[in-house]
Amino acid sequence: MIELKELIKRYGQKVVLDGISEKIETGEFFVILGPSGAGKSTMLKVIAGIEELDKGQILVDGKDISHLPPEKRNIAMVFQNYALYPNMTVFDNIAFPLKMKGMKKEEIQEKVNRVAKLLGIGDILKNNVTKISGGQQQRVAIARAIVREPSFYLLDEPLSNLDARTRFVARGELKRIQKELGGTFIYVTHDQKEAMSLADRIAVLHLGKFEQVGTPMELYEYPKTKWVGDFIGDFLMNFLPGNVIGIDGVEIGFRPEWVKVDDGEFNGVVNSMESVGESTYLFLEVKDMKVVIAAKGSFDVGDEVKFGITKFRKYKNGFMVDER
Ligand SMILES: Nc1ncnc2c1ncn2[C@@H]1O[C@H](COP(=O)(O)OP(=O)(O)OP(=O)(O)O)[C@@H](O)[C@H]1O
Repeated sequence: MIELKELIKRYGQKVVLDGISEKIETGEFFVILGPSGAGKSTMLKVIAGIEELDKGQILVDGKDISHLPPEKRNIAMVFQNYALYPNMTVFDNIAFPLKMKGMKKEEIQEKVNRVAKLLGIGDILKNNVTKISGGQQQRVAIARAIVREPSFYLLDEPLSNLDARTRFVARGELKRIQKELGGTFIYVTHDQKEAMSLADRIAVLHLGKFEQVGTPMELYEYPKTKWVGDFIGDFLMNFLPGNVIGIDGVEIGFRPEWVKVDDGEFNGVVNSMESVGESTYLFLEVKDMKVVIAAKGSFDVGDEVKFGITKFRKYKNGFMVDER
């Protein structure tokens, strides 16, 4: 288990991490999600020991590693801009950290082969790394990081250099690799879709704090704040004054899917729309309010659509006030 205790990190006057505490279970795929500049990379750097904490402790299985140098922390890191050694083969790239450790040739051979097989790059081990695809390079970088069999893995947007389709495949593979390794992954991204598809749990980093930590489903179903509601999900969450459904003193928040169409107390006019899979998301003007709802069927701009809200959460001052 990795335990983060009241982590504080400042750059000059700027407080980037403002007292973060969380326990990450062994074998968990834990994703830190936040917008650009939220402090995600900083978080990984303090865990890795590349940046020093101003305050707080990091415990791994009860042992305080906060003051250990990076090389003593037994952590693998995969960065967005992974640097492979360009004049070497795939094999030599992966073998490099083991050679540095002075490991025997046969042992290196065996470990590299095993990891290469796990990542599906066993047949390109003799290729020069400059002569393989971006997706393959990515896997070599991951292989090089995991070949040392560290106790946990820090990944900083490792898939961001891949095109959309390769990224989709790579996500599935990464999840498979993580389960096979049984490793603890701390994975950083600004992409909520990626977070939702990979994570056992997501921590939403905002204003130096974990604003909410939960399973992808929990975050989608019960966003603790309006900000999380907007940040999670393919579309903004709808927020309306509660009195539109007869509840005073609160705002109500509902997902585009939490409606029934062609039936209900609201009437909207279609401003624009976007098709995603089998659903069409309709951007409606409802009196002077804007609402997005998910519908099935065909629609045109200017159509009038009737709908009712089937599920909602209540918010006061930006915070959810529903009992869970
Ligand atoms: N070495 C540094 N010195 C001073 N300020 C820094 C340093 N590194 C990062 N910062 C600042 O700290 C804040 C957090 O940066 P960080 O790179 O952790 O964000 P991030 O969430 O990873 O962003 P992105 O998604 O854009 O990579 C930013 O405002 C950044 O400008």
